[in-house]
Amino acid sequence: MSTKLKIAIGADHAGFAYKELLRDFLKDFQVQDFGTYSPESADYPDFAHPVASAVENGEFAFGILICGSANGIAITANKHQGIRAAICWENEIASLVRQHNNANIICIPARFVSEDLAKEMVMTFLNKEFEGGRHALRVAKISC
Ligand SMILES: O=C(CO)[C@H](O)[C@H](O)[C@H](O)COP(=O)(O)O
Repeated sequence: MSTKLKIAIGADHAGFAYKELLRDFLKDFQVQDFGTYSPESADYPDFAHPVASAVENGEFAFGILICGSANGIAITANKHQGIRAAICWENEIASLVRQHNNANIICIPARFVSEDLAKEMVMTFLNKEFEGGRHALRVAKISC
């Protein structure tokens, strides 16, 4: 049995190329690809819901979702009770969404960040820890 951290990844057509890149980049993790599987036009909820469900039910530790602006996937994923999906466009944001928000899905806007920045943000997201304390009280207030 693998002890590698399990990551669920998904994207629409706008994020397809970045998904392929990131999936291959994350060799030290157990990554499951939830599609899309081609650059043909596709609807982001068809990939954001399965990735969010897979994280919500505990099968995967974290999710990575990618679309053009990251808004469609983030809006969709955040419909799930146990999900805190965060749009990241700078490396420090990727750090803060783990440390302060305990985000469990990183949402990447492929049309607005470089491939290198996407890789850097994913590694930051996966390596930072939630700080708890005052942030835990705030995160607990999110659910309604
Ligand atoms: O859903 C989005 C915006 O909230 C994503 O950015 C999509 O990738 C984008 O809308 C896709 O646009 P396209 O014109 O169909 O390529």
